[in-house]
Amino acid sequence: MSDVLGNSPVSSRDNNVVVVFSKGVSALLMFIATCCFWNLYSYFTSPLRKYPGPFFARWTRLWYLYQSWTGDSHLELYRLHQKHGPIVRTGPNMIDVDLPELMCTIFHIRNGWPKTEFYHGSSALMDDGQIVYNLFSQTDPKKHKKEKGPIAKHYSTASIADLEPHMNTMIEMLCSQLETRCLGGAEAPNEFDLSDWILYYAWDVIGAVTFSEPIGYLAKGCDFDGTLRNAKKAMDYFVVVGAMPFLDYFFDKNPFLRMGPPGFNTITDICVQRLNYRLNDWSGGKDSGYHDPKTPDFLDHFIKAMELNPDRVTEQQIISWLMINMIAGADTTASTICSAFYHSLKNPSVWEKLTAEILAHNLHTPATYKDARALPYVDAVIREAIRVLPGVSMPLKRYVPRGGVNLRNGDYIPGGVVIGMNPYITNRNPTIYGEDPDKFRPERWLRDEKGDETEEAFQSRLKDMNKHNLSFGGGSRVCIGKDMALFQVYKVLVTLITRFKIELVDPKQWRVTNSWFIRQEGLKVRMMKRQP
Ligand code: HEM
Repeated sequence: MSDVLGNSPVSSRDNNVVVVFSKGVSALLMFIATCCFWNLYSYFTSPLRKYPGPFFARWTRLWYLYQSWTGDSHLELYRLHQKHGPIVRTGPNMIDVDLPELMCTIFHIRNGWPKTEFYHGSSALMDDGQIVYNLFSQTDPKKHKKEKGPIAKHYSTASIADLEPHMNTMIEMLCSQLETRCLGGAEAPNEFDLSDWILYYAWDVIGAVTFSEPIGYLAKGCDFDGTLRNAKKAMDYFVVVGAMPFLDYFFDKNPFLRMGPPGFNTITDICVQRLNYRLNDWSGGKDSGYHDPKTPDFLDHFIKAMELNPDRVTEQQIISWLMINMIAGADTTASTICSAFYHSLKNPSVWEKLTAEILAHNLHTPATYKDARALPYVDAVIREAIRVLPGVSMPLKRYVPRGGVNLRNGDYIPGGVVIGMNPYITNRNPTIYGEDPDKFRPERWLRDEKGDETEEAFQSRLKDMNKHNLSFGGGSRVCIGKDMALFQVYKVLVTLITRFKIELVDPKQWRVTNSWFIRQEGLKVRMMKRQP
């Protein structure tokens, strides 16, 4: 009730509200003050304080998160390295380094430094509310070894050679689809985006070698089940939450309200279905595709691994292996093939030499890997395409182990600091790759005969370039699918050039997005069948 002056008497309930409110405000102010103090304290005492880098990166990982989101993070990082030198501060507890001498230590074959939680977000499987880490995202070295052990040999050059018939079937299908859907006559040649078809090819090859069944993108000529679109979204998500891994628990792995990317449901379904068919009744006609037990695929190998190691290999482990083949193997390979086509087409003298070498050999197509690999200029073009635009162009992040590390310049970096090395940056180190690292110049992989380079000097230069090439990672965490990727790249490049005349329509339409993997779009070409 109001008093005579119209003022409301203040009730004890109102009093309580005021007290609670002011306590809340004080707590909030205390919290903010503590954060500010902690930030200032960390800033001034950080062992990374002396390293240059963007102002915001010193204070918060949000700077890195934002860069990851832009799709151009490799360009920004390269700009920063050119401005500041080999060590750039990219986060409160993180530096990015371009120090070739440190590569073998970080990516050591036995004592490689541990991966950070950055990789955890890329785990697409959940079991009983628990994240199932895969071969790529597993950060515990012991568990990683246990997971890799039973299958590593199936990714060796010799084992991949056994899978060539699967790849040949897909190359034939790619060529016949290009002929019927994309090629115009001599008078009115069609323009189309070759990067779409390369992506369909790469995903179908992975399906073919993994369970003898392409997913169907080549046959249908489109992303008919939305997996490729979803994969793009998932990769965009993985790379952003990787900057602040706890966000993944809030968005994707949130058991109450999932707000993450669409996920790989179609891929998971295919993997589960294929495994069930094969385990339960593979001779009863349920196993579709062209599976022939005489030409084993990865699924055959994985099931065998389970039979040999029943205590170590579960069905869930097989699903995880199958999925990592699909998720890690297709986009990266497609990107490398596109890079080889784009960069050589854009440089007419390179394209001329490449075509001349391939046509001079008049190879039977689909070209065998052995034949394609033996062509020196083809080899140089592919190495250079991988160098200038590696399929993974984000920093490979590792923790400095306990005890820290002494750098060659005398600096000491304590244990627990995150060090990133980005293949896009390290592949441009002029002390390793020459003074023109931004230029697409396949000749750098060949002996400079005009310049009187001796064979011995060339071999030493080549060894140095290969030793410091991080495009497939290194040491115990080196890419398990490297050979599989290379088989596909060499075979398809040589086969397409043997069968078709190809012209780049407009280089300006080519776009690169740095997601978890490098994505290329807009490789607009005209193609015509070569006369037999
Ligand atoms: C040109 C194509 C490819 C590129 C550029 C590429 C690049 C890489 C890189 C840089 C890493 C190391 C990541 C790190 O240490 O942080 C890696 C690891 C890995 N890659 Fe690839 N990759 C390619 C193709 C493939 C294929 C075809 C597969 C599967 C069939 C595959 C499966 C994997 C797996 C499972 C790992 C983790 C290996 C481990 O930690 O033991 N990759 N890849």
